[in-house]
Amino acid sequence: MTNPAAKIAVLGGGSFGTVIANIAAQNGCDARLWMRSEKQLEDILETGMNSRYLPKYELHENLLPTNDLATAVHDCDVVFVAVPSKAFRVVLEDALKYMSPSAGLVSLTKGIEPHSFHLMSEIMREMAPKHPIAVISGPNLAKEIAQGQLTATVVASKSAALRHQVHDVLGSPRFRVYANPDIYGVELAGALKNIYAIVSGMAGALGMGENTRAMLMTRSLAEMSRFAVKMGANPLTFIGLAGMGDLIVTCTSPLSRNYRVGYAIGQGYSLKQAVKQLGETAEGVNTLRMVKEKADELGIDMPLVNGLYEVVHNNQNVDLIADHLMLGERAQDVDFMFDQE
Ligand SMILES: NC(=O)c1ccc[n+]([C@@H]2O[C@H](COP(=O)([O-])OP(=O)(O)OC[C@H]3O[C@@H](n4cnc5c(N)ncnc54)[C@H](O)[C@@H]3O)[C@@H](O)[C@H]2O)c1
Ligand SMILES: O=P(O)(O)OC[C@H](O)CO
Repeated sequence: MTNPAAKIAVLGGGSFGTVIANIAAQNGCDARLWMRSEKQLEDILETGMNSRYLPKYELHENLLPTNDLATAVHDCDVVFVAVPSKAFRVVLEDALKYMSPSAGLVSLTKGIEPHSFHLMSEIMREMAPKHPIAVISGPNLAKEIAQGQLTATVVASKSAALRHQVHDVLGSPRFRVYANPDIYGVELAGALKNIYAIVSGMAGALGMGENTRAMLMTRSLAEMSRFAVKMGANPLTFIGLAGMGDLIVTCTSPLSRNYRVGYAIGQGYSLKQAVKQLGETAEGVNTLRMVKEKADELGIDMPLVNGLYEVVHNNQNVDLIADHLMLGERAQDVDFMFDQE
């Protein structure tokens, strides 16, 4: 299955970028990991580990860490991008200067671009219209992948050749790659679930019961699917790994950074304090703002988003989320995943 000749690069030396680059290296690829921080590069070259993000996780000898973008992407068959959504466009713009025109581009990022409401596939399509593109999303906590826990992910692309290439580069007995042609749905699911992980973290901090947490996750899925349908995604994607799978892991695991932000707010910290003490990317904070704006614009009923927004951005008491969910006025209270007209 593995293609030992594949040359790949991963842009972004955080936890997910590191683990994905290392899987490719373990699979025999010529893998490069680009990071902007010189200090981090020195640490990796010295210790063979990316200790800031994944302490004790040994990097394979096939993996070349670098902070030279041209060296990283030169002659690559596939370039994976794993920087936060706010940096995606600028990093891609630089990388394209040095990439082979036929290289596949794959986003690992789960977020929405501020202001434009573009998902990463839309940015890639706009900036690199001739390159085959794909996105990867699913229940993929980097720290668990690093521990060798059995994990599945989803690659979505219109290009069957790129889906197969990604499967060859990343698939292994511990990391299963499933395919889905619904690019927009797969990446929208990955971005939206981060919002609900924040709510779930708050529920955890407040000691809410399992009935409550089951209700929260299920109504989160309904709310995500309702939004997705209005945005043109396939709602069936939301009951697969990239939707329900990722929602479950991010809403239940303290390894999720979005969950941890919610937990800290539930303990009484401000959003600013919660994000600062995390020190890593929690995409849900910005995604919340953008989805709230879009839902208001399109008239989509999203009680959890509305309640969380008031708590996080308008300093309202956390009880307001429960009020929105339990007492909010609805045209009808139906237990459907999305409107069935
Ligand atoms: N960590 C996970 O478990 C995981 C799993 C799946 C997807 N993701 C997604 O992957 C993306 C990256 O997350 P992560 O967990 O690796 O984040 P992280 O916080 O661990 O690391 C982010 C990395 O991006 C770098 N970076 C930030 N701005 C940059 C810029 N302008 N130029 C160059 N580098 C820049 C940082 O220095 C850091 O190395 C996010 O969208 C996240 O949602 C993360
Ligand atoms: O740590 P989080 O909250 O960014 O979640 C990581 C992954 O998206 C889980 O699939």
